[in-house]
Amino acid sequence: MERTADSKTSLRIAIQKSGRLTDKTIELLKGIGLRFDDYKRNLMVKCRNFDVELLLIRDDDIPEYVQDGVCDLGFVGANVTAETGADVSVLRGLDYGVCRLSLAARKDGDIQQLEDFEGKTIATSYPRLTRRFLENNNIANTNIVTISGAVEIAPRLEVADAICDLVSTGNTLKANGLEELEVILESETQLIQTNKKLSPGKKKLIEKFLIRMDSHQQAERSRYIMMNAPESAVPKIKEIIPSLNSPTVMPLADDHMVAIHTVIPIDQFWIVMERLKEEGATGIVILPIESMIL
Ligand SMILES: Nc1ncnc2c1ncn2[C@@H]1O[C@H](COP(=O)(O)OP(=O)(O)OP(=O)(O)O)[C@@H](O)[C@H]1O
Ligand SMILES: O=P(O)(O)OC[C@H]1O[C@H](OP(=O)(O)OP(=O)(O)O)[C@H](O)[C@@H]1O
Ligand SMILES: [Mg+2]
Repeated sequence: MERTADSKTSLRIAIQKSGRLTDKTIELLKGIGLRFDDYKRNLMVKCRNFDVELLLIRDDDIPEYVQDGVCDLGFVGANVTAETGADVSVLRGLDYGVCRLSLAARKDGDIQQLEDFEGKTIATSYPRLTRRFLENNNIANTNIVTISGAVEIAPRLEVADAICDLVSTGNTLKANGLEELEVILESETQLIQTNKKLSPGKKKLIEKFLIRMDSHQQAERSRYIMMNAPESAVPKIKEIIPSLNSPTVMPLADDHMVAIHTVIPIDQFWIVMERLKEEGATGIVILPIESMIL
């Protein structure tokens, strides 16, 4: 009989037990209103106010658990899913755990470009992605050594000529005298879903979960802005504000002055502020938003 993810009543979500993604994922789940206790001490935690249980495991295991329908959803880096080659669907990309998987070699060493990797030994925790990238670039002869951590030290130990590892700031490479030569994968945390058949009840739960997540993400990327301005400046201000909806304009006791309230994307905050001031806006107040349904 085909295995489905239907047999459980709750939605089961896999998250990293302890690592770089844990705090951000927990923060996100709490941010969408889920309440659960003691996630640090248990491998499985039931949510108190939503039909969800969390499975806390090593990130390497998440894509396969989701693939096999042991979990319905999972929060995991795109790097891990790509390396495992798991058959899952990506529902959302999230803006944490942002990094890249790169080939690197000794600064001023004899590997300076991609062709120089031919015949060399490369240490990595990502053997599948590394091999595939090199083969796609016609580098057929390499010796790939799989190690699970502290990959950057391998060239100094003369275990390898080069490495393929995750890079974010580049500080770890630098500290180990290495230079990034080729990015082979751009990565971020993703919400993945099983491709196993889901019951209508679970589909409904996932829909609800996604609505909450999207509202939360949208709110995090937006700010509520309030200001006073001369009435005559309203048309110009409307042009400046990259508003999600048409702004609310209210008369003030002071003739010819109005209060304007609206929502702006956070990345345009400073540009908008400067231009609003130029148009005579005063008393500008910016507030965070808890959640927003569009
Ligand atoms: N320097 C970094 N900056 C940003 N994100 C990173 C960085 N390093 C890793 N990540 C992302 O965070 C994920 C988890 O990293 P972490 O170091 O906690 O993994 P791990 O040691 O394999 O953990 P586990 O014990 O769960 O197997 C990585 O798979 C990647 O998606
Ligand atoms: O470019 P940087 O900002 O220096 O980040 C890169 C480092 O971060 C990750 O390791 P992590 O610190 O998670 O330790 P780990 O090797 O124990 O997973 C990754 O494996 C690199 O070593
Ligand atoms: Mg891991």
